[in-house]
Amino acid sequence: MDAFISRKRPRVSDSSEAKHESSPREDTDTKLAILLSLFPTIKQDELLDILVSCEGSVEKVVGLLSAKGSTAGTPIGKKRAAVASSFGMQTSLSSHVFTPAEDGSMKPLRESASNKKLPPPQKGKTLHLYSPEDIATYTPCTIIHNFLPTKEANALLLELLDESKHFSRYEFQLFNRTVQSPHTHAVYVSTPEEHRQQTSEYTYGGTYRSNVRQATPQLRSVSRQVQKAVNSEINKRIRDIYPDGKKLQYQSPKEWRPNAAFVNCYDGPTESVGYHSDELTYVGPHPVIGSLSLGVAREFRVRRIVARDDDETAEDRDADKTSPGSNSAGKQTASATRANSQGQISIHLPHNSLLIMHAEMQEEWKHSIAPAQTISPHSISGNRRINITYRWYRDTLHPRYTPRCKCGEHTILRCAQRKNETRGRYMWMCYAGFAPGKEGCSFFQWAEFDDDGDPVWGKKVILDKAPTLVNFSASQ
Ligand SMILES: O=C(O)CCC(=O)C(=O)O
Ligand SMILES: [Fe+2]
Repeated sequence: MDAFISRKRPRVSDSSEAKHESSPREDTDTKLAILLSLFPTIKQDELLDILVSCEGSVEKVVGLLSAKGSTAGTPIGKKRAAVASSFGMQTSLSSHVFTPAEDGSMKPLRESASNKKLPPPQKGKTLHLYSPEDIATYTPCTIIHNFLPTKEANALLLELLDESKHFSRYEFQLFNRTVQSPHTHAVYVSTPEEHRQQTSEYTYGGTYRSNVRQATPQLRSVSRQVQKAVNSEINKRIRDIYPDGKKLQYQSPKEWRPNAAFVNCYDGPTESVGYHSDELTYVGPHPVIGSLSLGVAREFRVRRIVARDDDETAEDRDADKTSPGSNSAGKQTASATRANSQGQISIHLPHNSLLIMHAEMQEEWKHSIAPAQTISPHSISGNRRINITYRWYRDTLHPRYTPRCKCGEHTILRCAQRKNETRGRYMWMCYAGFAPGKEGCSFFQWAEFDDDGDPVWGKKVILDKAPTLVNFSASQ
C-alpha cells in the first residue's frame, strides 16, 4: 500500500462526469474508493491502472471487470452500471452487486465483503481504508462520500479558499520553544457576541483565540445538512452498534447542534497536523464531531490509545507535544513513533466527503493528517485541502462555569488515557504552561459528570440567561 502514497497519480478523465458537473481530476480518490468497495479482491494499484485505461470511467471499469468475471461481482446490468458513475450512489451500489457466497448462493457484495475481514492493523504497518463499510468496521468513524451536491461543495470550497487568506498558524509552547502549527486555521461562529466570547472567554490550547471569523452563508447552510446527517448516523450507531442499543455513558442524549466550526487549510503535501485527540473542554465527554473535507484528498490517520503503566503526566506531555497540530511536518513525534510501533489506520478523505467521528473517538483514539509524499492536485484548489470540523459547544460547559486554576487561567478538560487505574476518568488541568509567554501551575481536579455528560460541580450552579453559542441553523 505504500506504493499508493508514493506513486504519482495519473490524471484520469471521464467524459460522462461532465454531466454531473464534476471535475475529472478531483475525483480519482472517490472513483478508487468506489471501485475498491465494489471489487475488494483486486489490488488498488491494479484498479488504478484499469481506471486509467478506461479513461477514468467507473462505469466502464465495472462493465469490464464484471464481464470478465475477474472479480466476485457479476454484471450489474446497464442501468445499474450507469448508476455507478454517479458518485452519490457508492454505498447503495455495493448492495446491488451480487457475488457467489461460500454456500454457493448469490449474496449482495456488501454482505459477503463484510465477512471477508481485512487483517487488523499490524505493528509498523498502515492499514489503508477507502470504503464506508471498512471504515465503519475498523474505526469509530462513518464516512459519507459525495456528501453535498457537486455545485454546493465546489462553491463552499471556493468561498473558503478565499477566506483562507485570513487564516493563521497557532502558536504553542513546546518545552522552551514557541512552535507554530504546520497548517493554518480560523474559527467560525454565527454572531458578533459569539465572536467576543470566542476571543475573550473561550480558550484553546491555553490561550484565547485570535483568529475568529463570522460564519459565511455557505458555511451555515452546509451546517444544517451536516447536522441532519450527523444526528442520523449517531442514532444508527446507538441502535446497531452500542451495547443494548443505548447511548454511551456521558454521551449527550440531546440532538447534536453544531455552533462552532474550525476551518483548517493544508497548503501542499507537507502541511499536516500531528497525532492528537480533540480538546474536550467545551464539547464535553464523548463528543461527536462532523468533519467535511474539500479539495485535495489527504490521509486521515488514526490509532487506538493503548494503556501503559506509567504516570499520567508523561502521557499528557506526550499528548501535548502533538496537540493541537504541534509537530512540524515530517518530524517523528513520540506519538507518531508509537503509532508506527502499534500499527495505524489511514482513512482516505476525498473532496466532498463527510467524516463523522463518533462518541468514542476522542477518548480512545488519536488522529492526525500525515504529511504526504505526493498529492493529486485538485482542479479548484490546486495543492490545498480545506477541512471544516463542526462542533457542538455545550451550554453547561461555558467558560463562566469551568474551574480556574491557581494562576487564574481557564483549565482544560482531558480524559485520562494511559494509566490502567485511571483510564476513562476526566480531569481539569492548568494548561497555561503550553501557551507562549505563560507559566503554568500544577492545578489538577478530577472532573465529575452525570450520565448525560453534564458537569456535577459539587456546588449548585444555576445556568443563567447569559448568552452562550447559537446553533448555526437557528441563527439563519
Ligand atoms: O483536517 C482534518 O481532517 C483534521 C483536523 C483536526 O483534527 C482538528 O482540527 O482537530
Ligand atoms: Fe482533531
